[in-house]
Amino acid sequence: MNRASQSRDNGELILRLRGISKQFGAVTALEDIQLDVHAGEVVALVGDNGAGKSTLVKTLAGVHQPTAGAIEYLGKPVTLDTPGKALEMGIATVFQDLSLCENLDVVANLFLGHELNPWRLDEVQMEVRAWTLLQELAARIPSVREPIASLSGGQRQTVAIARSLLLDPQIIMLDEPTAALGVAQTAEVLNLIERVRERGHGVILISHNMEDVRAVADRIVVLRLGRNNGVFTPENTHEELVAAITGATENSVSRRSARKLETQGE
Ligand SMILES: Nc1ncnc2c1ncn2[C@@H]1O[C@H](COP(=O)(O)OP(=O)(O)OP(=O)(O)O)[C@@H](O)[C@H]1O
Repeated sequence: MNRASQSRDNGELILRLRGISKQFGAVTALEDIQLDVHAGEVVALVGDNGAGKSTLVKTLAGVHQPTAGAIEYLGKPVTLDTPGKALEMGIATVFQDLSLCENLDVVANLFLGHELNPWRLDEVQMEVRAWTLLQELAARIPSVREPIASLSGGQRQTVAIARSLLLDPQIIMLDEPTAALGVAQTAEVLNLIERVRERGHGVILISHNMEDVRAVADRIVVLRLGRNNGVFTPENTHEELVAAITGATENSVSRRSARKLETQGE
């Protein structure tokens, strides 16, 4: 068993954001964001274009510094100054570009930058470790000696996710992992996300696809115009989710309170 999985209890609060705001000059990308992520749960982050999802993920990945607010990691306040620090702490991100080397095989991509022995590439040990991990994840990769260039989109996504798992993070953030995938490949990636959850990692899933989100998420956090706009579960209806994303709830709520104020004034 590895380092982090030993210290991971399902349900344990790993990450807590309180009042996170981010300004880019005059633009407010995030305002007063609250977010909790527990071990062994998939939290979907959804919202319309410009809602602030990427900014929030980049803030947690150590790319952006918040303008205000606090980040608690395993109960302690932390500063995520750099991507290296976030990763070292146990927050991994699989960005949409996947950052894989097309001409290298699966094993080489999995271990790129963190070879088991920096002085000598232990090919056999790396191959065994690669196979074991991919089998644990029930990943459908024909051969770990296959170059990335010959893999499907779903298989590439699988390799990118598996690579970040080698560092055994507490949290893994997936940026639109099913975008541009066909039905079967999407199903494969969704299965993989379930395996990752079973291993006790906390997963933050950014997606525009409500079907995918409802299929795997335990909680669905809606952002709208840089603010929290409700936390939902797959039991909520599609209409409720869409209303929160588009702001229809906001309008009906504000209309309702406006009516209330009017009647109180009478
Ligand atoms: N580096 C930046 N400089 C200035 N403004 C930025 C920067 N990054 C993001 N923004 C602004 O912050 C807001 C939130 O953008 P963000 O990319 O986080 O949204 P998103 O929910 O990820 O959208 P999408 O689904 O289109 O990727 C937008 O108004 C965007 O223009």
